[in-house]
Amino acid sequence: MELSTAFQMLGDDGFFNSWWVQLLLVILVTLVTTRIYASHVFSHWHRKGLASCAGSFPFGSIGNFVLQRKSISEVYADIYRSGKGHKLFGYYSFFSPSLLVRDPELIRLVLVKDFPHFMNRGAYYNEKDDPLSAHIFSLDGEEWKKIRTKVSPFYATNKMKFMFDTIRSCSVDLQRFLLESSNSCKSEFELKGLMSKYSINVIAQTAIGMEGNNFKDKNMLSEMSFKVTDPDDIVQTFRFSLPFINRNLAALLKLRFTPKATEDYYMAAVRQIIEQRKRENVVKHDFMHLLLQMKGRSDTIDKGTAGLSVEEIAAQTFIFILAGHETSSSTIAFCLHELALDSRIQQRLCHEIDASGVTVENVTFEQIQSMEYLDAVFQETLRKYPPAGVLIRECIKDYECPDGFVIKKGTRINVSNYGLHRDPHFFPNPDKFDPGRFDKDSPSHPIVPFSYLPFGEGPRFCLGKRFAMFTVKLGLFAILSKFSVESTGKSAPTVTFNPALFLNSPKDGLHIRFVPRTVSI
Ligand code: HEM
Repeated sequence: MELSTAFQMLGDDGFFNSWWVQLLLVILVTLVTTRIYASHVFSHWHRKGLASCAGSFPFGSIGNFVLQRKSISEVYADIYRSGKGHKLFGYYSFFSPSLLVRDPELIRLVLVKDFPHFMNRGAYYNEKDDPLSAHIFSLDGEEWKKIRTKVSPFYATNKMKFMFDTIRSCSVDLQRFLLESSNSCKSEFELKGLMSKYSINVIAQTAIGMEGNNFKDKNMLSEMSFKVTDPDDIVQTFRFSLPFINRNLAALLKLRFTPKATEDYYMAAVRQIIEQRKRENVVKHDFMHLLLQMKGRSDTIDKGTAGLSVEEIAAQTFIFILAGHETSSSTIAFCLHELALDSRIQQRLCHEIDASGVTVENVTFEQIQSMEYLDAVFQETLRKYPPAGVLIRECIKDYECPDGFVIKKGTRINVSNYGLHRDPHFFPNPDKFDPGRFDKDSPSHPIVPFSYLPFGEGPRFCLGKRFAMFTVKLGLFAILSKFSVESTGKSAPTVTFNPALFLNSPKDGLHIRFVPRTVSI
């Protein structure tokens, strides 16, 4: 019997008319088309002659992050490791062919020398419906330039000296809280939670002049910040991360970065602060004041002129809180965890603090800056645990690499600073916490330029670098001048990052015991 006759017979019996056969056919056709499309997309770099890691439907090469099996830093470090031997390595972010720059010299070109080709982060933001998403970290092109130029003076040395007093007074509060706790026999703490309270104190005062977290009560700003990054809220985790991972998909889904309730709370708080400062002619030396001065004390939305709109002020102070709070608190937590594991390093640091001959109440900007071992410990903490473990850029005009390969406009570019920091080629014995790597006089090994990037590099490097440095160093000074730290045995020596968070944070917390020290100062 001929095939056509067989089909005809089946058709006559109503075989193709039955709903389940039609459904089966639709599924079959969809599967085959998807497979053909996926194998076309995921062979993009092979067709371009570039080595790449495999992509699979539907998450490309970053499935372990999307499925919350690994943190984003670890996923990019895995891609970095699979690209060993290649300067530029392809991967897939969902269906988008993207690139990881592995070679320090090429990283320099991308981040610094040829920055105009890679000025954007290519993140999704929606100024109109989600105003708090339009912050400096995500803004592109001229919008970014305008804000960066305006807010940069706030981070200048003369401003930092003023900020120093505010940060120091928060570190005095932290020390007082620990002393009081110790007097009432409470010596064990979960570090990330405790340090979040300290860092939110610092940020709340310096960003918007809000005072008064006594380390015991809930802090509204901290709650608000937590809601944006809540690791137990899978939907919010996705909303927070996707805009940085795949702009097109985030735009298609019209994702909100900020939960609506958080936006309403924060916008109302900012309006209230602005009105109160105008009404009572309040002058505070905080970030809000600087932005208000730019605004020219007008309520009009004056885009394109010298001023900033209320929404812009809210967005820029909001990222100050988000970017500053999580990163600094994790850094102190990671550092104390390492110090508790290595008494030799801890003793040397305590010795340097004691030798300064001053208490935290009167330590000066210059004294903190001159403490070399404190600096080495700070740098090594950021080497082993960079809070932001992947740098993000977008190619905005075609770029020819030194070897002739052309990166096309619109391609997403990443640098895995976490991968570099844990690469034994650049940092021998990378899992060892060794501040000697950053010893000013005789480092244990040379640091290859652009292999160490905890704050990024180039015109888009971290604006809060020095601010973070003083927050962390003063926090450590306040603690270690009165306490030594011991492991409680509750936390494993090897830290696991929380896979639900975009920034590196310890998964199950880090538990530490604070033991009072007898010092003569
Ligand atoms: C230990 C603490 C911190 C670390 C490790 C850190 C790290 C980073 C990194 C890696 C970037 C991306 C840089 C790049 O792409 O080249 C960044 C950007 C940024 N950081 Fe930080 N940061 C920290 C603290 C802070 C603080 C305290 C603030 C604010 C007070 C802050 C504000 C910002 C801003 C505004 C940007 C975006 C800059 C731009 O796109 O122009 N950061 N940070």
